[in-house]
Formats: sequence, structure tokens, C-alpha cells
Amino acid sequence: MGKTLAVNAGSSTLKFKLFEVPSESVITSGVVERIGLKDSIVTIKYGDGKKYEDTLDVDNHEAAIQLMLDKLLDLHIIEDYKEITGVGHRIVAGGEDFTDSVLVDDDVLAKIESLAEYAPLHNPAEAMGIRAFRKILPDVPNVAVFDTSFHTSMPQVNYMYAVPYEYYEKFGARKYGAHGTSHRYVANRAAAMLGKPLESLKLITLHIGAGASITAIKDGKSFDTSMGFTPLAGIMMATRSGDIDASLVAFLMQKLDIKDANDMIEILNKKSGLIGVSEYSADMRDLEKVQGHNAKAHLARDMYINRIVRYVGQYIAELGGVDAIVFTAGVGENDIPIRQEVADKLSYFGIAVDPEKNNIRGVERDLSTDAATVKTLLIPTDEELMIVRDVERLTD
Ligand SMILES: Nc1ncnc2c1ncn2[C@@H]1O[C@H](COP(=O)(O)OP(=O)(O)O)[C@@H](O)[C@H]1O
Ligand SMILES: CC(=O)OP(=O)(O)O
Ligand SMILES: [Mg+2]
Repeated sequence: MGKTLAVNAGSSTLKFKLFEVPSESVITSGVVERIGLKDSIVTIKYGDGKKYEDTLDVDNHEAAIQLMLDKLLDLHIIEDYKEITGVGHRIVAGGEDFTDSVLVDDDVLAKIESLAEYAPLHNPAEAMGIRAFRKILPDVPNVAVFDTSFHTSMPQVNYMYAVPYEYYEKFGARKYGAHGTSHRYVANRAAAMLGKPLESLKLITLHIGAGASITAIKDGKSFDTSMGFTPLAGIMMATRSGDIDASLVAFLMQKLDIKDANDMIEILNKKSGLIGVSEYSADMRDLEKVQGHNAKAHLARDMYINRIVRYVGQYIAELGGVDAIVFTAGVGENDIPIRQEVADKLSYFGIAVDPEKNNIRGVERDLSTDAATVKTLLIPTDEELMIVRDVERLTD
């Protein structure tokens, strides 16, 4: 018996779960939300129904990791870090090197850090998490679980960019996708809910949170996904633009007198998406409160929905049909009106959500009407469970 910790650094959140292994029972689960925004929310569930909640400013992921480490002891979830026997870390970018999770050694850590350009909002924070644990628990194995691994099954026709081929060969310029651990988890749960083998299903999984991506799954494998070389591409996100015409980068650099392309990319990563358009907030909860009287907040939300609808339509065409679509992640699990609107806009394809069934947050449920020919499923993601399973598999 041991205790394995799963650490999941997202762009706006730090999520963690401590599991007893091999039973996989959850000892504690915590989340620091709105990292870098005002009023970050810390929620830690532990013990028999105990809950710690606080609102404070958590400026960056380093502070969030320190907070997690402090609270594990302060709340007596553990008495000593030495009780932790294994740590699994979500890593967004693994490039073409990591088709599966790996035990972290110096080389792996160096490689993760060198892939910072492939996921600038994530890999540096995630590498920092690994360093923190290597320092406090030098003898405990760390396992890296890559978002990109699930997408290494994509056919070349789907992952290539139509740029000179040698850029792929020389520099690895291609689509890698992200959120693979989540897409993989919800796809497996969807198959279980539908009572069919995953390999027999065509699925479209909508991981829509602060970071958001949509994946087309065929034969149980990732077939296409909306994120690209980095998690900047695809649908609109909390602070990321999603797909834009690349010419706009050069045009805006000129207009804004920006000399370094990375500064422009930072605007597309951190100042665009919901926050950029609404000029109000990156958080869908804030936008929904004001959308009745704030036109830009309303527009931002409508654009967010439009981009989701576009990609689902595209993937239904690419897959040649679809058996089920799945909503997951922060917005997908909690935003009742967005789920309804997305489904309503896709009714042409036989997608139909029952408003009563949809009136729920954060539990597994089939939301479809009886007449729907394509199922719509709500499935809370559990990246941490997948991470812990990989720690067990690789450290046994
Ligand atoms: N009750 C809610 N209603 C609408 N949106 C929500 C709700 N709770 C969370 N969200 C959205 O989910 C986002 C966080 O998504 P999540 O997947 O947890 O984050 P990350 O992408 O950082 O992993 C928030 O920014 C917010 O927009
Ligand atoms: C890849 C990515 O965008 O992750 P997250 O949604 O956790 O920010
Ligand atoms: Mg996430």
C-alpha cells in the first residue's frame, strides 16, 4: 500500500489528487482556480466529507504548488511528505518523443523543459512541479504523463501543416494536439456508458475549460484534434485566440510596433479569447453574470459557441458520421446554457439535448432526448486517475 499524488497544472488551475494505491481510493482532491487572476479560489476536499475553501490571490503556478504542499501538512492530510510513494505529473507537450508516459530522470526533465516552445503556458510550470518534488522527495519516482501521447495515433494527413515538408522533417513543425489524457479518459467512459466497445464508436470529445480542444476519435484512437503545434490553435479559449489567419501576426506586429514574434504570440496566448473580446473576464462564470447588459461579454460567449459548433461539424464530416459527442472540463461540465446552445445548433446532425436532463453539473449522464440519433454525454474528466494509473504501471 502507498499513496500516489497526481499533479495537473492547467493554464488557469492546479489540480491535485492523492490516491491510496492500489485501491485507487481518493484521500484528497484539491484545485486552485483562477491562478493569475484576482480572487483565486482554493478548494480541498479531504477526510470524511471535510472541505477547506479560501479565496486569495495566487499569482502563478509556483505559488500554487507551494500552497498545495503547505496544505497537505497543515490540514493533516499527511503528516510527512515521506508518506507519498509516487508522483505523477501532467505534462502538456511531449513532441514526437513521448508516445507513452515515462519515469522522469535528468534527461526526461531536460527534454520537457526544452519543449517549452511547444506549450509555453504549461511545460515550464509543469517542469517546476517535477523539480519541487525531486527536491523534497529525492527517492520517490516521478512519472510524466503527456497530453500529446494519445494524439500520436493521428494520421499524417491530419497532423501535417501545408508548409514546406522539410520544416516537418527538420524542425518537427506539425500538429501535436493536447488534453489527450482527458480525451482518452472520457472516450473510455463514453464507451462504457453506451455499452459498446470503444473501437466500434465514432466519438467527438469536447474538452472545454480555460484551455479547450475538440478531438475526433475513431477505432478507439485520436483521429484529429483542434489544438496544433501548441495549445494556441483550435477553438476560442479563456485567454487564447484559437485559429487565426497567420498573416494577422505580421500585420499586427507592424501596427503595434512589436519586434519580437514571441511578444505577439504572448498576446494571442494570454490576452485574447474570452478576455480579449469581452475586455471583461477570462472566466465564463463572470461573462454569464453580465452578458444581459454587456454586449462584448455576450459577443465573446457567442463566438466561443460558434467555434465549438464549427469544429464539431468539421469532425462529423471527417469521421463520416458520429455516434456520440461528449462534454467535459470546466465549461463542459458546469455550463448548462452553453451545452444546450451547442447541441441546439447541431440539431441538423441528429443531436438533441433534453433541457431537464441537462440541468445538472459535474456528473456522468446521457443528456440526449429519446429522439436523438446522436448521443450527447456529460462526463466529468479525471486526468488525475489516468495519471495515477500510469504511475502504478511504470513503478511496479
Ligand atoms: N459553474 C461554471 N459555469 C460556467 N463555467 C465554469 C463554471 N465553473 C468553471 N467554469 C469555467 O471553467 C474554466 C476552468 O476550466 P478547467 O478545465 O477547470 O481549467 P483548465 O483549463 O485550467 O484546466 C473557468 O475558467 C470557467 O470559465
Ligand atoms: C493544453 C491546455 O490548454 O491545458 P489546460 O486546459 O489545462 O490549460
Ligand atoms: Mg485542464
